[in-house]
Amino acid sequence: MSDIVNTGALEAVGLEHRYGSKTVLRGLNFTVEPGQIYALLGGNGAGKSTTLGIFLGLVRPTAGRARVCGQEVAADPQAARSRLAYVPENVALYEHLSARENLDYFLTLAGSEQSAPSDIDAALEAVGLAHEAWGKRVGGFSKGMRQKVAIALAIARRVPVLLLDEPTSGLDPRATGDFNRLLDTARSRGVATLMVTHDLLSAAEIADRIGFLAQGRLEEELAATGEGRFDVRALHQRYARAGEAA
Ligand SMILES: Nc1ncnc2c1ncn2[C@@H]1O[C@H](COP(=O)(O)OP(=O)(O)OP(=O)(O)O)[C@@H](O)[C@H]1O
Repeated sequence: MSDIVNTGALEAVGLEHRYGSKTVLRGLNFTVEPGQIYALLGGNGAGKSTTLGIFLGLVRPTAGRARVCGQEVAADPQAARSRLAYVPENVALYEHLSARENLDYFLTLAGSEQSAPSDIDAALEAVGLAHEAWGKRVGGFSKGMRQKVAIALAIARRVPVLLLDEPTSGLDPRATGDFNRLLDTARSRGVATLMVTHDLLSAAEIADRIGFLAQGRLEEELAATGEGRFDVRALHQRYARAGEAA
């Protein structure tokens, strides 16, 4: 197919976006490779949600291209969406169904072949949801448990790309640590993750690259280095400047 090109799992190429006369993205470029976690940081109104919306095919860019596994999103949003899982800030599940039943239901909706119960259990095991919760209604689940169900769905669908919107907001440090371990599991399976966040500490702990978005452009991109990963103090100073600029 002519729309498919060989690139990273997620690619923004010269993305521009205007809402009416307001320019929000001004030539945004970045790539997320398979097995990489990319954290996109920026102050309020920097254009992070707009960027996610473009990758989800909900916002059509004014110029430039967004690609998911080489598929240009605007050319075929459904084909692009079939390759990714989106985890919003608050995961919506069927409250009266159990974790297992939710997975079964969403897998059927996603058009997966008849999903074997063993695949569902393997996905729940992979994300570390406590066994006693598998058969319980999700109505009483915490935000962290809901995220585990959402990531289990991504694992069971075997999608190569994860898009996360503010995944750790409202999580306590322990749940944030659990969530980061989840992302690490997905990374070790080769999943490419783009996470939009204000949580600098969490990004510094788990991301391979951090991009600072300000005034619609990527002002700076930092790569993790070995064990220390990122200099958190320098990141804080950098982030404060991005906040000022936004
Ligand atoms: N549908 C829309 N119509 C008009 N303007 C919009 C629309 N959606 C977003 N904007 C504006 O575009 C700019 C970027 O918004 P966006 O939600 O992408 O930023 P963000 O980085 O996600 O911000 P936050 O951290 O506050 O969620 C903001 O000034 C916002 O007011």
